[in-house]
Amino acid sequence: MIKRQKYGDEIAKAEILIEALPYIKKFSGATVVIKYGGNAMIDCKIKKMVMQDIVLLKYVGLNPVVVHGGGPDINKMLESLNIESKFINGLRVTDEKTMEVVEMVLTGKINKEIVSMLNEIGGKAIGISGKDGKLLVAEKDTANGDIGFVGKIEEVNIDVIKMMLDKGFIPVIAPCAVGKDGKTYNVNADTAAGRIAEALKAEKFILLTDVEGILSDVNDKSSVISRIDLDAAKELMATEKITGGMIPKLKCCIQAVENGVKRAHIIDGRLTHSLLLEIFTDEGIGTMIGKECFDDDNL
Ligand SMILES: NC(=[NH2+])NCCC[C@H](N)C(=O)O
Repeated sequence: MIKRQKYGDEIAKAEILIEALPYIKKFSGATVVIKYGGNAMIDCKIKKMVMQDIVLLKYVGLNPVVVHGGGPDINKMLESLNIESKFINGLRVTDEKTMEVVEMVLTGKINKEIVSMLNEIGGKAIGISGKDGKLLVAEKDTANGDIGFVGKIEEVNIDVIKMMLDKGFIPVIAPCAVGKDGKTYNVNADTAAGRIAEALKAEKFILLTDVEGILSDVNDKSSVISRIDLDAAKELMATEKITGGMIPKLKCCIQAVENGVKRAHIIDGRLTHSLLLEIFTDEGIGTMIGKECFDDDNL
């Protein structure tokens, strides 16, 4: 007993590790596709922690695959080049010049920054874009009229990712796609991540967002729905409880789970170590979506 008091804090830490043990076992060798974006990409401290989490995942035997968004860098660069940004229904009108800048920033700056950070922490990361190995093949998305080089993903070729995973690397993917016409297309990073997770038949598709998760009461941030099955998620989708930016995110998750991803998770990237908390604790911290849910299927 004396021992327990004296080492209480240390024992609590060990208990955290023990809570993680079943998940480390369960997810050993599993592929986890992480969409990295939002505030977790902007705040320097959080950024570093996300990178640490990813490297830790790798070292404990999971296979993280990172798909990143654009963040504020694209706007900044366009501004500094005096290229005006126009949006239609939240989508950037992407002419050839804009596309060039988008690709430059995504693949040349953001992608390489992430790769460097992961490598610095001790991971082995390789950065590619959806053009490499024809990972993402797109067609012009005309759902909102002709808004230029905005692509709809038509094909996903995961050979290049498999090759990297086989050799122990962490793939880091910029959401640029090659068009069937040979041109470069800008694709939505959430959608790209979801489609890659499907093609990999990933164990998990995790969206790092700037919200707590899916809320059962939009006005109450503490009302996070912890787990939800596919049918209930689809029902929820049709209600006004799902609003704004959450609509495409939940859609993406539903599609991923329908197409073979075991679990999709919407978690708060503003929270430190949210990835580890979601994956290695029983309760998690965000919303988990699965085909069936499951109060007792943790293990
Ligand atoms: N939001 C939740 N209820 N998450 C539960 C996560 C359970 C477990 N750690 C897993 O990753 O499968």
